[in-house]
Amino acid sequence: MNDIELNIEGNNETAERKRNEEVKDEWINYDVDGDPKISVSNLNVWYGEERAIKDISIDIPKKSVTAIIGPSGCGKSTFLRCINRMNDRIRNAKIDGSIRFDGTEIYQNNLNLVELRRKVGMVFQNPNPFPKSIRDNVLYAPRKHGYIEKNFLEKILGRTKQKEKNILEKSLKQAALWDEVKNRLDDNALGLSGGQQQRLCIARCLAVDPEVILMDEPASSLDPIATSKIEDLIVSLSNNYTVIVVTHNMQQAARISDQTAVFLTGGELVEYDETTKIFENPESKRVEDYITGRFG
Ligand SMILES: Nc1ncnc2c1ncn2[C@@H]1O[C@H](COP(=O)(O)OP(=O)(O)OP(=O)(O)O)[C@@H](O)[C@H]1O
Repeated sequence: MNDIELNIEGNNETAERKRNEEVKDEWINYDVDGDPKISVSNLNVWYGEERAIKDISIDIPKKSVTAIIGPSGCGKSTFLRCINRMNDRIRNAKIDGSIRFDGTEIYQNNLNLVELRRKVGMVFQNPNPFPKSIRDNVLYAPRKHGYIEKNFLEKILGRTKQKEKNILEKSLKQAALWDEVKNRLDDNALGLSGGQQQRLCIARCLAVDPEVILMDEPASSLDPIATSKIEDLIVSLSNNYTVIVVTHNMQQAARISDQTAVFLTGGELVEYDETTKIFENPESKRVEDYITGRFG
């Protein structure tokens, strides 16, 4: 390649970058219907000197599925963990910017973190039930957080048992697991299949009445049938909850989500729009390349 060609290549790249930057403003303002459940403004995250999230602003609408996609290391999990302040537990993480939950800033000193994490539940890549019975897994958090009264009167009237039964049945039904486990509630959860364990973890999260469910690659360790059940479950949960799912699987994002945010290397949010638009007609060349497998 001679100098002139190099120059043209450089100019094309600059023009492309400029075009992306100009249109990017429009995407970030992608309007959600009504008040957003979560509103992120100018979020930056560093691990030591390394920046993992670069100035991200995004509104997440209520009762829908938002997919976060992008290549490995682009900051998807980091972003998810900011929403329930799980990154606070990472010693060298520094977070700057604002995240509002129903209009309330979650990065304020006096925030009740236990309450935030009850409202914003999380499901991880690998199912992680406790080595306890199915019943005790689902009831663990409601018992711990005082959802089930244990005063003497309640106990002798049998109300404690009834409340536990209601929470157990409701959560397992919502997680599409009840029919498979209703006759073995006292069996150890570790005896369930991987897909059942993941649905149990979802039931455990539902048992404390969350409003938002964060899912970090919830089906990546599962076979196709178990994956399909989790996908159906995610779609049905979005009738009542705001679901945000990180996935590497673009077909999965296309199947289950209402809107998709594409992160690219460097922790940048490159495009955010309705899922059909992202997959059928993305604005950004870089997003198109990523989706068609030419990059990432
Ligand atoms: N606890 C940590 N300490 C230091 N660096 C971290 C930590 N967690 C993540 N990182 C770095 O931050 C960047 C973003 O990581 P993150 O796990 O958020 O990306 P990701 O898009 O979820 O990746 P993957 O798809 O591979 O799970 C990476 O460079 C990663 O190495």
